[in-house]
Amino acid sequence: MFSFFKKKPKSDPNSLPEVQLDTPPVVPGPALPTETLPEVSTPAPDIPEIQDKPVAVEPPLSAPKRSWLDRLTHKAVEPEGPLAPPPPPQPPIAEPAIIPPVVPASTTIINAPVQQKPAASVPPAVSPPAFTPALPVAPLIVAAEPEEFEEEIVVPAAVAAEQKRSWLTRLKTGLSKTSSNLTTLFVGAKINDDLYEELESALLVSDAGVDATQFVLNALKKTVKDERLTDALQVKAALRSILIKLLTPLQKPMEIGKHQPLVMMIAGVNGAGKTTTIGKLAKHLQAHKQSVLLAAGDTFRAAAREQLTIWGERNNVSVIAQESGDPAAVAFDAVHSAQARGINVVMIDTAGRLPTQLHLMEELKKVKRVIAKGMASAPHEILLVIDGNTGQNALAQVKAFDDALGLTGLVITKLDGTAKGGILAAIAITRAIPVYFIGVGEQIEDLQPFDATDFVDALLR
Ligand SMILES: Nc1nc2c(ncn2[C@@H]2O[C@H](COP(=O)(O)OP(=O)(O)OP(=O)(O)O)[C@@H](O)[C@H]2O)c(=O)[nH]1
Repeated sequence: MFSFFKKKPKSDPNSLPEVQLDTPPVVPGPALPTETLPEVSTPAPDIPEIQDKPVAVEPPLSAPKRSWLDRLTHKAVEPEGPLAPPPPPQPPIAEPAIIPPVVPASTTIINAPVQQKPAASVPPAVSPPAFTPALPVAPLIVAAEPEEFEEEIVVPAAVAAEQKRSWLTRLKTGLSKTSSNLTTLFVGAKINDDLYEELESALLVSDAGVDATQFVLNALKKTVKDERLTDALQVKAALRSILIKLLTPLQKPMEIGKHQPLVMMIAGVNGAGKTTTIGKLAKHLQAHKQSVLLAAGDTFRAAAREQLTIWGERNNVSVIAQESGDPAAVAFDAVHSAQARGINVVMIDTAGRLPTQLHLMEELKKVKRVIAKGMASAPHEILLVIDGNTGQNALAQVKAFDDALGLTGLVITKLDGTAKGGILAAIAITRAIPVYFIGVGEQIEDLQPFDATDFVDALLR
């Protein structure tokens, strides 16, 4: 079912869009670019607010037991930083040696500085004692040396199976509103025009859209004819195959460890679930031994900043924020701070906006440009978070944000509260941007990577 994860080919034609490898981070960070200088060093409030509570960004050095996902992605290269032995306990004060050179006075670092050395000075990795993670771990591919892909990581089958079962149960429950129309169709049905009409209605109601619906119906009729199917359950099985084939191009793993830091920008309309997704992803990334820094790029709403801060506290990660500052400056600060501190992943939240608010879309483009001034190859991932309830309007969002920013991936949230899960089929046929994650609830473990087969099986159970 997840066989494509099993061996990452050395040159995979289906791999994510190739991105330029990073140049080594410069420490201390380079001078701010001319364009951003005024924004970054704008009227500095009094003193950068650095809460001095000692917080270790990393989860305990004992790495989680290899999850089923690690097994699928083969041996993960242990990132140097996170596996370093723990630094000696630090006094509970901010580390001026690390933070001040890269954080302008107008920037706030929420949470304590990361107790972590830059990767270059980290001693060789040690084998951590194993423990069973409380959460299933997202299948993020960790970049590795080619020869290391040959090794197979053995995961305790019981742990892997239990995690998988737990997710499938949540997925089925979450998608129940979407699946209810489809599942009843085939019970005692005859293969005739009525069945096709009911299927057409069910697909349209699920917001699969006219094109995807037509595609599925045509393919199904052809299969029924070519294979001379006579039983409704055979037709259901044929529908399953067609849907899996349609959705599989959306299934791509997110790759981590290739860039230092990996810079992710997260965009979307208001209330789509951006901040929640960032919080959940931070947890998943930590489970993959990635250190994380969050940037509160929603500088319009204080509540958004606070929400991100709460997620930061929950996950013990630092949050870079400014009070009513420029989102581009916050993003720039975050990238340089991560470079200087050897953080593995930076996630930049942005304020919600409609694609029709052209000045706000321009602002988003500026954020992207300024990030690239801080790190030439960044942002490496530009994710659009979509509320699954949005239905067909999600297509307009995908097109508009993709045209403006060049999206690298999607996250579709709230599939638990909607009968419109067919939107994935519409996306697949209109603009097949990888769906990295789907959300079927508000718990951290309710956000998991998209798997076409699991998704279709949850729809057609
Ligand atoms: N049921 C359900 N709720 C979700 C899911 N993901 C997020 N939410 C909820 O959606 C609401 C909005 O989420 P936020 O993360 O604040 O959305 P946002 O895009 O950051 O919002 P703005 O900052 O206003 O643009 C919150 O109440 C979340 O708990 C999901 O997968 N399922």
